[in-house]
Amino acid sequence: MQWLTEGLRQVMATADTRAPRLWLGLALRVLERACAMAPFFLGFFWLGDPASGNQGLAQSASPGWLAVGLLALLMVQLLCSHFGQLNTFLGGYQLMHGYRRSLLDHVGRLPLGALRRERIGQLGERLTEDVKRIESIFTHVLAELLAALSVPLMFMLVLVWVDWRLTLALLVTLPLAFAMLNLLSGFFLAVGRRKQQGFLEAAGLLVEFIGGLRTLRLFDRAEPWRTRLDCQFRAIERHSLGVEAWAGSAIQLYRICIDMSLALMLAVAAWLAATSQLSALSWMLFALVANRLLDPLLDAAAYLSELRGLAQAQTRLQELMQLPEVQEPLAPASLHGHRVVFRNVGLRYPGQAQWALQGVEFVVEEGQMVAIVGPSGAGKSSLLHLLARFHDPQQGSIELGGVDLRQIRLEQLYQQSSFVFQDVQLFDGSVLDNLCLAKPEASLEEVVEVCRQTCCDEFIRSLPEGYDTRIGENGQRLSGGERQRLSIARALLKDAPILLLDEATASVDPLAQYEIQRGLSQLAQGRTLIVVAHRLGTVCHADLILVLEGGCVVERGRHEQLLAEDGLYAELWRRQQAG
Ligand SMILES: Nc1ncnc2c1ncn2[C@@H]1O[C@H](COP(=O)(O)OP(=O)(O)OP(=O)(O)O)[C@@H](O)[C@H]1O
Repeated sequence: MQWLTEGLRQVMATADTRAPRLWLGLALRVLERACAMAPFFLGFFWLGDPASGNQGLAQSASPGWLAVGLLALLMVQLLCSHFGQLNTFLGGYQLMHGYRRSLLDHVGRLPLGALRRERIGQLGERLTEDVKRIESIFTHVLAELLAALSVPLMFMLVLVWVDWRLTLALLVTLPLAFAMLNLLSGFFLAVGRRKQQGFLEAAGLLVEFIGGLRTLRLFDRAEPWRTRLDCQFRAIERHSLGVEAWAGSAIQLYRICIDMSLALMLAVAAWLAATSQLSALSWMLFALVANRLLDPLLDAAAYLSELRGLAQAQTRLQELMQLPEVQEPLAPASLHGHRVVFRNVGLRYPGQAQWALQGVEFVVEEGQMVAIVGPSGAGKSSLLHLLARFHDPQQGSIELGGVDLRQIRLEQLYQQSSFVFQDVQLFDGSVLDNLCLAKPEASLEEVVEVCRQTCCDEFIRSLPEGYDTRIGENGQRLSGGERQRLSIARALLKDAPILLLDEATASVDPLAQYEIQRGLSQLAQGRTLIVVAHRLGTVCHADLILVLEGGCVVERGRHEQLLAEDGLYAELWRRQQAG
């Protein structure tokens, strides 16, 4: 049972709420069950049984008191049931609200690079289905389990006092029943884990399948993917049957043990009665309550399987909680300008033998434009991702305004810088909503002005509802070039002193590219600009061009200087001019 207490403890430690109503609710539910059982014992003590030393309350109190006692028990039971359920639900949902909030806070503080490694479908499944599984434990199962275990134990003590021999007969097979249940639930747990893994795999595959359906269809690969999914669904079916089989057989064996204990109690009672050692009243009490005490234990056995599910879900969420968060200082740093300095920076992605970047050193003075060029896979995007703290470098350091990036709060860093990445992210809202994400307080005139300068205004006005047109999930109702122009406009609207652009104009036609470039040059005046570019023509006026190859800076200088050196840059330039 340590896995259970540990799982519950972890959920409560993770949640940022304490939910005392849950504990009150659980206590009331236990009391409710005890009240349901108590009338049998009240009747027994009322009537009295001289054989077991019980004189009987009926001797000294009027029958009216029995009626009052029974009525009081009924009332307490009803009240406990109502307030117990109310508080368990309220407390349970409150606790889970806190748990969800903590999980989301944690995911929000994960390095963006770590999030990109997660399969979106699996992450979504964990954050929704696993959390729902844990929630049902707190709101429904825990109270039942506590009552099912504690109430029989409480009354068993009374039964021991009434007749220890019958109680022993009733309990003797229980250890065997629990041992078997424990053994079988080990197998059950393993199949359950495989089933859940199957669900996670299927969720990951499904999201990728739906997201990539266009590509898969165009390459005529949709069918093999459907076959993969079908295999996954078949595996889930197989594991689900396994879960049912193990859970079913565990419960059946448990039930047989319990039935054996009833038969044993009957045999012991027969022997005691034959030797005149058992009073009719004691026997009646045992006959009435034996099943009522053992059945909840059977229910508890069934809940145990659900609780195993909690343990598995909690383990998966705990793994997520253990991913290291971005380390941030508590107080904002005081930056001295916006000079960017890379000092001997080295980056190696987790699980990779090769360094993606090595020994990278350069300085970008405030207000300068620096271009990063080089062949595909040279490390250009990685360098920009370091500035956005997707990852931290394993070697060297990066400074902004004289402060190490790790000593700057993310909030502060993102206030100082604006990013346009290769993979544009837009949201299912209006064009205006998407633009104002960068600056919620921006006026419409301000937005329109930036859009004009980044060649967006014309196409936005041609949309059915202009700036109020909804653009669909990730802007799917727009063309690639339009999406990219919107993301540039959004970055510029933010009006941050540092602009980081990764292939910003890659999917824009040459004419629009020229126009955007012109707009960018105007808007970028006075800002520090770091641009990753494939088309060298867009950056030949940069103050500094860094040429990357194999993760290292192999050349640096201005356009003319690099052409004169006749190295990799000159070769790339010649190729592009010829093509
Ligand atoms: N998340 C990641 N995990 C592991 N390796 C990565 C990851 N991202 C990039 N890499 C590797 O790091 C190297 C540099 O990649 P990067 O994307 O920075 O190159 P790039 O110069 O921007 O390429 P391109 O011009 O094609 O976009 C490549 O070998 C790439 O395979």
